[in-house]
Amino acid sequence: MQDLLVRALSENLPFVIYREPNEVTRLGWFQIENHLNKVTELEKSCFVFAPFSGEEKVVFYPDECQLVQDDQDFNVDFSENEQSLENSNVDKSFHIQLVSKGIEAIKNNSIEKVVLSRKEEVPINENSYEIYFNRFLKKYPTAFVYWFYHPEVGVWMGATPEQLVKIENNKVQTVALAGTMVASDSNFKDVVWGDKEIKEQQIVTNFIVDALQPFTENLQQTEPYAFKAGSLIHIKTDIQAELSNKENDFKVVKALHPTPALCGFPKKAAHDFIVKNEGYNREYYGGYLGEWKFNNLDYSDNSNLFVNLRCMKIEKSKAYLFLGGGVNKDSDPESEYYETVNKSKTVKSIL
Ligand SMILES: C=C(O[C@@H]1C=C(C(=O)O)C=C[C@H]1O)C(=O)O
Repeated sequence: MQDLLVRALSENLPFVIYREPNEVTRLGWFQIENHLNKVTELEKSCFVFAPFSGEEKVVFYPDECQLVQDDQDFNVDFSENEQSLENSNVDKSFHIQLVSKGIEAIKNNSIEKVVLSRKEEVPINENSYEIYFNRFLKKYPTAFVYWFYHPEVGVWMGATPEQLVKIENNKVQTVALAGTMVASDSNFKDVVWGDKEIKEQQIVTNFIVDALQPFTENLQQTEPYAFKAGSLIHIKTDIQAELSNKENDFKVVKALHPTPALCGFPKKAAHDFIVKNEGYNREYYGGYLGEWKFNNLDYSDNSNLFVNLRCMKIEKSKAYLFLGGGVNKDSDPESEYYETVNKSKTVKSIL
């Protein structure tokens, strides 16, 4: 893996390295040439990197890549990481106004929930990308950790706690993840959630159940439970069902993405609100990524996709963090801002 990485970095060749939750093995796809494949439908086996808009997805095809895996343990130095949590460049008042606007739209009945985000610039060391990636791997063993590069797309890296969908032998598994609290020292499973968090997560669960319904049968779901992601906890419901027809796998992805965990409800109205009001382009934040009809470096019918959050885009010595949270009628704009500050910790603690 290391020699391929060194070569890709020095020759600006596209690659992705990733590690699935609770696994040790890092998998790498190193594209042999530097062309860009973009598709609208997912048909063939690939690694997909889809934007929030869901439209043109970047894909790597296995027959155009060198595929490798690496199981070796490694040490990583955390000593020089000291990013401050509150960055003086952040326009706090813009985010507070944005959330206030969202609450107003909800009170006017045009939307029920909207996920509003901001982009924050943080100075980094241009020579330390690999160190950052290794810190992500060590610090977030239960996350899907990735490092993606394409010369026409840029460098993206993250540690996401959220599955979009896993499809395995006709079984579809997904999660409804929403509601955020900072984990305290006491047992996180005993936390008491507020009405605002319970409602915003229930919207995600209801949406997913409805979205799966036309394509699946025998749907089952767990009770909502507290789930730890780094220093945060979220409410999570596990949902699974059986595909009524194998051909429906991509239809399921289209129906799910973007869920109200990253966009809002109803989908179209929330999406329009985001595009009109956030004031920046999310690009691949809130999109999804992972193996499509491919499993652990082999052709397969199985797919395993994750939502792209707790992530950053890197440009030379700058990292851009993407930080969002769900807003509903009970939201408080200032608390929503501090929720994004808490979410920034996931990435800042490895920089
Ligand atoms: C939007 C983000 O996270 C999502 C929104 C959450 C919330 O609204 O509480 C919680 C988990 C994620 O589904 C993000 O981290 O940027």
